[in-house]
Amino acid sequence: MSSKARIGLLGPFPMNGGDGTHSYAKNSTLQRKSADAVRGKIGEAIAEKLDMETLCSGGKSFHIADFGCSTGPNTFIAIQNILESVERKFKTQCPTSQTPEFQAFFNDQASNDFNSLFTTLPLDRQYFAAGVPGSFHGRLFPDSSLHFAYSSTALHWLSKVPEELLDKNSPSFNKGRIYYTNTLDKVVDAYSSQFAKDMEIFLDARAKEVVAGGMLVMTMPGQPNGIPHCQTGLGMSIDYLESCFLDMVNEGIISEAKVDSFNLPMYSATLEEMKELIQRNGSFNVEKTELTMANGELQLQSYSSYTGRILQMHLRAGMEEMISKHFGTEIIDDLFDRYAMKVEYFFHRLQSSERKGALLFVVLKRK
Ligand SMILES: C[S@@+](CC[C@H](N)C(=O)[O-])C[C@H]1O[C@@H](n2cnc3c(N)ncnc32)[C@H](O)[C@@H]1O
Ligand SMILES: [Mg+2]
Repeated sequence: MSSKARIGLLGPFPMNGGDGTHSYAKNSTLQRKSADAVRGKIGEAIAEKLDMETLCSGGKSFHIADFGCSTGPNTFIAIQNILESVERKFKTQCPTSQTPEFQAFFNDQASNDFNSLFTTLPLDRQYFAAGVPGSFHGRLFPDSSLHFAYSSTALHWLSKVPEELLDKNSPSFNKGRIYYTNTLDKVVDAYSSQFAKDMEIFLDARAKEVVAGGMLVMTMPGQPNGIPHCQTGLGMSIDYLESCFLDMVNEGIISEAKVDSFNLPMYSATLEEMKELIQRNGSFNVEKTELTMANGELQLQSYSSYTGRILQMHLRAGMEEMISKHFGTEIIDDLFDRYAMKVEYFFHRLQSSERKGALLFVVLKRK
């Protein structure tokens, strides 16, 4: 197998840049709904738990970092919310001190469209902005230099596809599948242990970078207990994509081997998995962990107002780059047209299932 065919060992694959029809900037309202669902909770966490002691003693600037920010506007909305919440707390707790200056760091892979991010920064922002390129699966900041670390719908992206999925002789070989929703338990295990390794590295790095008393807030797609992977909103959406690939194999447009060697590097963890990883790391106190909208309210709302085409546009904005690297750009329009039709055809299933999916929401405080 050529190294190019080994999708998991390549990367990173950025979201679509710019502000065109297929850009992430124009196709990220579903992710925004996730952020909206927890915005109030982040404000509450800051009000109740953020340590103001060092800040009140004056003169310090407050450093916020968004890990996996992509392009705007979601990241700008999130930073603004954090900033306003911190400022509010500061004004009540340290009324005699001068409000700190804010520095926002926007992190994503170096291939992210930072130019678009910078040119769309809100003009009336009350913070200094800087881009920080590189994988969050590793160190990005000096020791104890961040007061607030944030990440939304990014940590479910794995650093790579687990290698055994590509090995024909492994019991985890993911034949005819692109994900772990409808496949062998061994494949699910391989995904889950890759996620564990990645989170361990992420938490280790953030533990060094976040000051004592500083916060780490993470939001990402989660897996409710006792519900098959294929019944979550994300699982279903990917299953339709997989089924489009298989239709294209049957029609001789792409080869079966290409589908075999393609696997999406994403994983939705359960709350228990996440808690265990945080505990194993040991550097953070858990202030809050929850699986919000476990009944699927969020997704139901979204799906009822989103047509197949809009869902297709979201998936395309996030996956076009990765899919075209593996299968070639020539299949992209065909693939996503099929996808839109399939989602519209099965729309009732997306709408009628009661347990669409869930969002993991975690608030940690550095010990
Ligand atoms: C779905 S977007 C979410 C963007 C934004 N946080 C939001 O909520 O709209 C996921 C982002 O995570 C980034 N990402 C994935 N893996 C990453 C890594 N290892 N290091 C840094 N960024 C990463 C991707 O490049 C992408 O921009
Ligand atoms: Mg495969």
